[in-house]
Amino acid sequence: MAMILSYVEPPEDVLALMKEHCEVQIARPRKQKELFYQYLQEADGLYGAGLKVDDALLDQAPNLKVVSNVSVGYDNLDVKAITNRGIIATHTPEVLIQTMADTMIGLMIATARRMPELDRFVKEGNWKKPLSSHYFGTNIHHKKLGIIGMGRIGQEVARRAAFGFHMDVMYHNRSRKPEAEKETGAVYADLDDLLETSDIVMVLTPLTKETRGMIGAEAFQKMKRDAIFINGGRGPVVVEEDLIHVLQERWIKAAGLDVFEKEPVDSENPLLQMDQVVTLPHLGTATHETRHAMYVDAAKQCVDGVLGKTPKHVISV
Ligand SMILES: NC(=O)C1=CN([C@@H]2O[C@H](COP(=O)(O)OP(=O)(O)OC[C@H]3O[C@@H](n4cnc5c(N)ncnc54)[C@H](OP(=O)(O)O)[C@@H]3O)[C@@H](O)[C@H]2O)C=CC1
Ligand SMILES: O=CC(=O)O
Repeated sequence: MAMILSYVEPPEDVLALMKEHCEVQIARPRKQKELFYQYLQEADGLYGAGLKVDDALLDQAPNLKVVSNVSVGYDNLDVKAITNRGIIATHTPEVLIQTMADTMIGLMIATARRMPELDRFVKEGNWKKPLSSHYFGTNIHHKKLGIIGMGRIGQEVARRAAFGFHMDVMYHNRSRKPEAEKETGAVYADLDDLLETSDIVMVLTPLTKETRGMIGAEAFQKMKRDAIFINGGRGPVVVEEDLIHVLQERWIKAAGLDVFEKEPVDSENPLLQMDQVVTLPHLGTATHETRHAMYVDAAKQCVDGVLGKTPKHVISV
């Protein structure tokens, strides 16, 4: 019987789904290193999220047929190394779009309206009189949102922004999205133009060789002094040191971050000390419903790959 090695703890029903077709073993690559590599020698499928899968790991996995990521982002996978060995890589792009778009809108509003800061203000007993203008936030409705990475999630954010909040949407990709332009009125812009004119700059690109460090001091310098910066893509798309500097120097107004250069973030990271920064623990898709749907989607694809069928969302190089 084929075997799937899971390095995450799937919900019971998802485990049962996989076990209908295969043997499933669960082992953590760090906590149970020896056991993990023992199972890896036999595994036909590898299931989980975030593990670096490269030649070094694949050398230990001679039977592998499929690597199934429980996420849409696959910067943890060396897709070339995987596919060169005739192994299929899969991910879960569809089931999380709506939740992730909700998160981005929530983060944008929380940052612009200073909600976490003012939540602390109330809970710490500081609300003794009507709120002074010192604590006022910034509108997001009717503002200009610049989306860098207008893919599945970016387009869903654009819909919410345009139809829900009357925002003007600008976007930057390497390629244009004529249908999204038509539907939401989004305007294509080169990166500099987007940075210079957006009230809110939102990053939703994958982490690739090209996007790593794409937003650094030079990019921040181009933004408006009252711009709000939101990152929901991946931490290393941004040069975090530069972001810290521009926030300290008040080159931009505020930032909302769901992703960081190092996760979990270090407790001494200066971003955690800044009132104008909203920090989330990479919770973009973290609802019960969506995480469950991701587990199911990835499990089905892992089973398909192991059984020699073509999974729904195969990643190509
Ligand atoms: N915070 C969280 O919890 C989550 C984070 N994510 C992150 O969001 C990312 C996007 O997901 P999704 O929308 O499904 O992905 P898509 O692939 O649908 O969209 C990504 C977009 O980024 C653009 N892009 C890629 N490279 C570049 C580049 N060098 N310069 C400019 N634009 C670029 C692509 O356009 P083009 O190819 O034309 O350039 C594409 O439109 C994921 O890869 C993941 O990293 C996703 C889910 C949850
Ligand atoms: O970060 C989450 C993902 O699905 O990618």
